[in-house]
Amino acid sequence: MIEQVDFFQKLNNHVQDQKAFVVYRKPGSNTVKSLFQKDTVSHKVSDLSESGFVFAPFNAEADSYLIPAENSNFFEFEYPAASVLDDRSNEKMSSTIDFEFMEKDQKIHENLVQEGINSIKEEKFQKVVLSRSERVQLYDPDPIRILKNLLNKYAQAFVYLWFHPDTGYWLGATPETLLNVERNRFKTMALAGTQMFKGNMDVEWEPKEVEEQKFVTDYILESLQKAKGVENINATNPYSAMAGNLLHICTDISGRLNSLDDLEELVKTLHPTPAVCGLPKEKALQFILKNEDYSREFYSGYLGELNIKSENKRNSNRRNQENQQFTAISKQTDLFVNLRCMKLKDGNARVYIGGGITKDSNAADEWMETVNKAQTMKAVLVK
Ligand SMILES: C=C(O[C@H]1C=CC=C(C(=O)O)[C@@H]1O)C(=O)O
Repeated sequence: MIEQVDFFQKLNNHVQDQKAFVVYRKPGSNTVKSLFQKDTVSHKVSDLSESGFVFAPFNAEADSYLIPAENSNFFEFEYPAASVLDDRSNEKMSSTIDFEFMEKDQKIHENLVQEGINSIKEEKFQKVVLSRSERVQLYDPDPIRILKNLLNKYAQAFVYLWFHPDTGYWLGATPETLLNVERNRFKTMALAGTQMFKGNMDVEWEPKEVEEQKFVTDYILESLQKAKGVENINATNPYSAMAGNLLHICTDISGRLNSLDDLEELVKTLHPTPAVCGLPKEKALQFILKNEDYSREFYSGYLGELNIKSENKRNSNRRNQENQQFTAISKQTDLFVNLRCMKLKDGNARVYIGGGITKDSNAADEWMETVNKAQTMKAVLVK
């Protein structure tokens, strides 16, 4: 642990050197962690057996970047997460949405969504997630200031600032876990459905959204059952999960992974998730690649700790050896889907937003949903 002021001093110096780094805080944690790459080499992931912090794009064919553990300095410091109550200030955000009329963008997005609905009605696939990006002019483009705003505002999200000379600056506050692996246990989640958070977690969900989230859960469970080295799969009941100014329906899924050799296959099974791609995966993916008129790049990709060594102090259970402790060293993987994110470029932020389309979707409502989701990022860009 180091002092917060010392950390930001080190970060400022590292930024001057234009070397890769990442600063992040896991959901609900008070500790901000970071990796500062020591060299200027561009490291790529080959088979997920590497150790470090991974930053992967939506398109699984494109390069995934790595800040390698063995080539980095690790720093961490205490940065207490804002209380859940603070997240309630987001309630006000709905009334402060800037309805500058982006009529052209609205038309393009509604046409895209309508194409998606038509294809679903023609039974080409069941669900597709369609997205767009929006440029926001920054009054102050300092990525460290934006990171601090994200850390203050989003206690329950995975908050990060990533920099790599090849990708530039990316920031985000995502609610979606792709995969957590500790020893031989893994966790993932099925996320779908969106409504504005209005200060109450005990909300009603429309049957359309309950049904959509159930499809997502069933699909993930089915895919996991077919995956190599995966056993003992369990799922919780669905519950409402808060994500900034929004609520989603979430089911936690867990299981046993027999060997870390099967990690790559498990990630391939899960990415891209039905929360960012659709069902069935391959058909929805082809529709997205053909019809979205921009490149998602790292939006709806994944990022996080890959095979990072962690020390667990545990009490020995053996009789007559009370209070004896031993330290177990294991590898930890904690990956998140890159949602509610933005890229900084030339004094602007490009904010990325999307939504799940099913046969019952309405194009105008889907446009409004992306407007609401964009607020998660825009709220940290204002003075
Ligand atoms: C694709 C996004 O959100 C996903 C995650 C949760 C709920 C979603 C929805 O209700 O459509 C989306 O699937 C995004 O924020 O860009």
